Amino acid sequence: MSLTIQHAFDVVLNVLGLTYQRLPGYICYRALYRIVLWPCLLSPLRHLPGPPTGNPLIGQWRAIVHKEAGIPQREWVKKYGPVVSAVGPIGVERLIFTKPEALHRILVSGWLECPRPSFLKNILGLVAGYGLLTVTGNEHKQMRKAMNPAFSIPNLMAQTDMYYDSIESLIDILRSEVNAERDPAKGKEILMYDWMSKVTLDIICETAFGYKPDSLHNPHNELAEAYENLIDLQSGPNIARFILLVIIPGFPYLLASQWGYNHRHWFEKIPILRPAAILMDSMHRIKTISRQMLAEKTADLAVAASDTEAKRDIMSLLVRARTADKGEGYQMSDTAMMDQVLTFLGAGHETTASGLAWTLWLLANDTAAQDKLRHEVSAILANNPRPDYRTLKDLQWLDCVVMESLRVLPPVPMTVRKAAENQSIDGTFVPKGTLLYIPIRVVNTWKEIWGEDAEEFRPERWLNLPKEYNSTFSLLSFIAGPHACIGKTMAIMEMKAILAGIIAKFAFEPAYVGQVAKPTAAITMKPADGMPLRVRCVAPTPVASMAL
Ligand code: HEM
Repeated sequence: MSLTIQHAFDVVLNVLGLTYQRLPGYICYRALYRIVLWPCLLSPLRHLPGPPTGNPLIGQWRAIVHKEAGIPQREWVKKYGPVVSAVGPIGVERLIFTKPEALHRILVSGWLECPRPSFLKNILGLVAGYGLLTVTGNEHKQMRKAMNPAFSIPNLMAQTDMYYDSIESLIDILRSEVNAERDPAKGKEILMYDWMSKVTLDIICETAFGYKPDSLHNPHNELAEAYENLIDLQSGPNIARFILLVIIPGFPYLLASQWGYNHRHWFEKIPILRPAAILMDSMHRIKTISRQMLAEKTADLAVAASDTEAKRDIMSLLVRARTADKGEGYQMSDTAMMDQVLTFLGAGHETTASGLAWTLWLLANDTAAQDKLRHEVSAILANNPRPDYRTLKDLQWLDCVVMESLRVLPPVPMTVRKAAENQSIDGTFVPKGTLLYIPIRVVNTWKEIWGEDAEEFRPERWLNLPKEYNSTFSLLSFIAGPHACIGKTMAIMEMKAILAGIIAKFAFEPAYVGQVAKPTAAITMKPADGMPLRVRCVAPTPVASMAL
């Protein structure tokens, strides 16, 4: 074994034209070149405006990971303009483009030359499955084509009713929490993110797989628990350790392998590798459940007598489409189908929960907007407690509130791409290997588009959009182009149904004087403190006042 490694090493040295004696010098030279010579003296990007490199080993890393997600980048754009160059750890350059022309090139016309970088694909693959979020090019086109019908408007319309059992359970739980207080009129401080996370998990499981974890009543449900552990890896001190692990070449494959799972107890013994053991255990549990779900869907298909009897959840639709296709078109394998379970959970659950928690926070701080929303939704819910897709879509103020919340506090504040080759982006030469920020929060609150009050929550702006507004590139919360969020309409509808239900029954206020929002700096931006809010039950609005 050691002879083979020695031999492989000799071959590598030979290819590099090196000897053992020259190896340390070569490593020093490469490090010096990467960290100092290239970014400071040679790179064509060194003349672009941007923050100073600072410590050459870590560059702007501290600002990027320790400050609120998207905020350092917003400050740079304010200071240096619409194209910013910033150096990260070990001299890796990253560019920020904010103009629609540049974003069109990166996300739409040149999407194949600007793929997701492999470290992002590795993180996403491990926590959100090797599905749509990790594939590119032709494989992505085929997979997306196979999945699009499941996210079509007719299917979403048919699914809306599936939200309401969970929403009604949530309302009952919140009401009993408040009523259990000695003085219910004063309300109760409740961690709203936690409840938003449970209700969205129950809804995504039901709409995506027809599975009912009922995490609202049963926090120890196996899937809910396994997934919770996976999420914890992406926040707090774990995120840095997690990134360090996935950038080690070959490590993501080890983590995803059966061998890794069988030997996970080795990893538990070493503190730095402990997140790897948790990850392998959670993934194994989720995979076991998804295998059972797939087997059930396939069996259901054999017994469903008619189309109307057939299940409407996304996985059932995918299984039916695969069978109907009779092997003529693109066939999603069983493994790919199981990976979608993790993708829907990873991409569709925490994002929607964070979007809802931020909306409640913004409404808690804007009583007028909250009262207006309660007035609008109560009038509808009084006659129809389970509004359908069209009714929810037509609620104008609800739409303004949701869009404005997704604009100022986007659940995904930033994503990244990598220049796969030398190219020109909106007149700027971008060398191969440069990281490209997709600055979602920066663009969403850019004063050049949204005006001087761009950073403020003002739902009424959606009634009269600024003339600079571009429907594709001014609100990037779901990004744009072939990789744009496939679940956008589903997420918006789900947020609307949940908000309408709870705003009609409860009033929300900050939990204490001086409370500030505490967004995490992770892949998704969720409230680090679980979003405590004071919740009070509201009396039903008299029918006469609704008619006004
Ligand atoms: C408020 C809620 C949501 C937000 C803010 C959001 C945001 C995003 C963003 C920014 C991306 C692009 C990521 C990147 O390319 O780096 C994305 C992709 C994706 N999202 Fe969402 N998402 C939400 C809800 C959902 C839901 C409910 C689902 C599915 C059930 C979903 C499924 C996906 C998938 C599969 C992709 C990958 C698309 C592709 O590459 O073709 N998302 N989402």
